[in-house]
Amino acid sequence: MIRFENVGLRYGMGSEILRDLTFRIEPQSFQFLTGPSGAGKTSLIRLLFMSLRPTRGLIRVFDRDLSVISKQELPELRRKIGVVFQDFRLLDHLTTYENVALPLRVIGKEEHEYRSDVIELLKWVGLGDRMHVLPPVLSGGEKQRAAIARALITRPEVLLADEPTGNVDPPLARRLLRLFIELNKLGTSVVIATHDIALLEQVDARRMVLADGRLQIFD
Ligand SMILES: Nc1ncnc2c1ncn2[C@@H]1O[C@H](COP(=O)(O)OP(=O)(O)OP(=O)(O)O)[C@@H](O)[C@H]1O
Repeated sequence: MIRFENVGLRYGMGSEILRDLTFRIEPQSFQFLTGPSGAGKTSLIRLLFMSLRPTRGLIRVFDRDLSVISKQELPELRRKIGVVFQDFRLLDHLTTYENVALPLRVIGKEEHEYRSDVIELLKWVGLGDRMHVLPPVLSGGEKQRAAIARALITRPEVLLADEPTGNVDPPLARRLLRLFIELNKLGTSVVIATHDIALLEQVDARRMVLADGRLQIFD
């Protein structure tokens, strides 16, 4: 589904922050991406989302070689990927409900087709009573949950989540983890970048550990 071979990444003229990364994200798999702060987790998530290009090596996404994918083709490929960024990236002029519904509107769905799904998912993430407010009045944890709901609403083939439980308390983190596990059971491959040890301990999943630019995988 996604394949990296000898991938390296450097920013500008600096030294490589990711070196010789070789791994696959298999269909329907579940993995944590972990490692110390600054190890390159966010950079790796951006490579997986194709918002950053590697400085060397091969990346294949959905059987396509990233180096020959044009900018015009990217939006269509990215639609198969749900992503939760650390900074949420919600649109401040749209309500929580509208933010979550946006990926469906973009692909041409009508409101009557998705309304109940959006409401159900918002209730699941505990935002049933925050649906009609704008992101600036949401707390950090509420914004995070809205970003998660937006990433999940299209049932993507791959979900990438960067510290998705960083702003919520432990019971809610467990609930969100259950949501990711359910999504995985329905067929989505899940990659969760986290330093939250408590979260890691709750699932017996593959661990991808970044340190000193290198990746070690524990299946
Ligand atoms: N746009 C950028 N330009 C230059 N250097 C960058 C850029 N983004 C990240 N870096 C550097 O690359 C390294 C890896 O950063 P990254 O954010 O990927 O790590 P991380 O593991 O996600 O960290 P954290 O857990 O603290 O979020 C860091 O040394 C960081 O300073």
